Amino acid sequence: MFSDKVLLITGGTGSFGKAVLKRFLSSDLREIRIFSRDEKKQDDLRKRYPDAKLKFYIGDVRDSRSVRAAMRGVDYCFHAAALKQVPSCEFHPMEAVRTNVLGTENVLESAITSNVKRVVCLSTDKAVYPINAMGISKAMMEKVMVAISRNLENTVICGTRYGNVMASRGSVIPLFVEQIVTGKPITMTDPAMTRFMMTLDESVELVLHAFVHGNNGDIFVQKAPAATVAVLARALTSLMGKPDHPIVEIGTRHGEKLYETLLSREEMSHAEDRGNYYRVPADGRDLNYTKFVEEGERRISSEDDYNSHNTAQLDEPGMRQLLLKLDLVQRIARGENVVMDD
Ligand SMILES: O=c1ccn([C@@H]2O[C@H](COP(=O)(O)OP(=O)(O)O[C@H]3O[C@H](CO)[C@@H](O)[C@H](O)[C@H]3O)[C@@H](O)[C@H]2O)c(=O)[nH]1
Repeated sequence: MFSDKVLLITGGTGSFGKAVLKRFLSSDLREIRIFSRDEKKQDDLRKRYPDAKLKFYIGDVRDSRSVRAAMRGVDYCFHAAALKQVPSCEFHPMEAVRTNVLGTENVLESAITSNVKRVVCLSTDKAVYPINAMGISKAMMEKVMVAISRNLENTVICGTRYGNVMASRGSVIPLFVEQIVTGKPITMTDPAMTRFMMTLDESVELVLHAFVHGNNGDIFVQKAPAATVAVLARALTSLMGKPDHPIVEIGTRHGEKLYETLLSREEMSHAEDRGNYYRVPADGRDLNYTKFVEEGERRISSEDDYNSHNTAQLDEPGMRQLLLKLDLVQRIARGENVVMDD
């Protein structure tokens, strides 16, 4: 698939980068470059995967020099570097702008200059109808991606959006598991709140789908089921043999939405249904006001957005089945002692 090419993963020491590594270290890629700020995490990865194919670059997407150095000779790039924490971006919005918006501009400009063939940018459902700084910065990242991708000859730049990655570091599943294991009450924000449920492997699949099928400016999303926090909590307590574990309701946190949206109504009106995925092509109209009016979109008023309230809803057995796909939950089911920050 990659025939002797060089792949760069920005933010490559995160969980997405690690999942790509696990999967493609033995592929026909000639080199996999991991670009990140984190020396310690790079060192851990180097020890864990002592493979000459793996190359490490210390740098920050905010610093175009470091990006340029890592981009030289690259064929493909997965751009995963980002500030992703909703609360911290809320308090430091300009940091989100510097990494998520300006950093993306650096990565893309550098990829174009270096004649990189394909770039896939990773975004999030929080970028659609955004209400928090993290989502707003990711929405701007997408706009930068679409604008830069116009009229390119040698480089294809496209994007993916995904929802919550189940059991990712700091997310609700490891938190609830820890609360159950340590006998503390489960802290539930709002039992009716829904989130799309995706596994890490599915997020890698989505990026690969975009990598293979993307045209300039396309955004891909995966169709995914969703669950309420109440269903998630019940599925976990029953899987862990603690169906009566206490739950306290703590209320919605900073910048949090009742449900997430993967595609806006406007995007749904021209999205291409590809079975498991939707593809949203970039708006090909040029910046000509008359044309914008003459060729206006008519389907928008009849479409619904695609969100975690109107997608397929998991019931408790369905949620349990999905949870059992997770390494963390499988280890619990085997009666192993789970270490939370794995
Ligand atoms: O103590 C808690 C923590 C979370 N939740 C709920 O669980 C769901 C998922 O929460 P979480 O796993 O924290 O995910 P999100 O808040 O949706 O977003 C997280 O996941 C995103 C991507 O996966 C990151 O970008 C964000 O920074 C991070 O906050 C939400 O409905 C929360 O309200 C609770 O009920 N109790």
